[in-house]
Amino acid sequence: MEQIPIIDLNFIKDYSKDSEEQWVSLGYEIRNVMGRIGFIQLINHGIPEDVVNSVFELNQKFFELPNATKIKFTKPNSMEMTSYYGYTKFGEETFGKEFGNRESFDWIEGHGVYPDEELPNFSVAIKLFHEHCKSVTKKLLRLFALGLGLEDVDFFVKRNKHWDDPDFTGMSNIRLAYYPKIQEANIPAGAVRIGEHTDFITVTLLFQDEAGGLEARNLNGDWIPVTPIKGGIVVNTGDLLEYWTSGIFQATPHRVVIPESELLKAMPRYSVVFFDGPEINATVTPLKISKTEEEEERIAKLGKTYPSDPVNAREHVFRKVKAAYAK
Ligand SMILES: O=C(O)CCC(=O)C(=O)O
Ligand SMILES: [Fe+2]
Repeated sequence: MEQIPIIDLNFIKDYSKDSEEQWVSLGYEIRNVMGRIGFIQLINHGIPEDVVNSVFELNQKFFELPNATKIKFTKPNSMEMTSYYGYTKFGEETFGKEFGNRESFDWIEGHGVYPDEELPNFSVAIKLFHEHCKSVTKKLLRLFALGLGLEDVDFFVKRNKHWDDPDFTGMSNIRLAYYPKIQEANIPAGAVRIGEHTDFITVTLLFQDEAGGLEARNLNGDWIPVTPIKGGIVVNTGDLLEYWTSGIFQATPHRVVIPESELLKAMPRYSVVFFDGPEINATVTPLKISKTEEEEERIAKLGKTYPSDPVNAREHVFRKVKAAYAK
């Protein structure tokens, strides 16, 4: 069975001090994997375990709150990036054959009202986690730039203007997702916890618990399990980056299926996801990067073609958001 490649960031700490060679060779490796599978598992990424655990605790506690309380935090408007925060109830956002087994809660820096009264420490813990996610993402964005041979190692980092300037609004958000335990009687045939989809923006950091069920579709159309690694982060790339790189980085379809084991079915599943993207008004112009022969072949086999026109980041992403909420 094909495995999702593991990428070790042990020697990737500080670009200005580390060996340039290490960064460049890892950058090439990531470029290759992201074009073939679009998923990696990161280890030795430097985010302390307790920082991640405290966000998982909030995840659990938030969804245990009474409905009347959760509803107070309902997402004000899913169609606007600046109000893409808050609670999404069962069945409101769906991909494919879902049966209303997931609730989620989104957080964006500088926007929204959060349950600090009900869950003291909520904002503090999420902000700390966010800082760590940003620093891992910054490393990844530099590795992407190096792998693509861009002259400016900070090419993608600089498009995240909202990271350093509060006058800009970003697309980055943190999502807490909860999938209740499965009650056999309620499952329609072929149903999944989250249906097949690709992520919308640039790069996703996904923290999953032990429940399993996450799968990525490889180029042959086979579903590959993304088996939980304790302390690891699943990383995948999204549609906007695929557009930006004309397919050198692929946005790989993925889903979460219902576990077969009775033991796992009886357990809820929690995940915490950080989606990164540029500031909302960034213009994304496909980069002119020569592809390797292998990349050309791969893309041709997929039957994909890519336009060379610039797109507005927000418009590109919101086409997909609309589709997910419109059903
Ligand atoms: O919960 C998961 O593991 C997957 C979530 C996901 O793919 C998403 O929210 O885009
Ligand atoms: Fe996803």
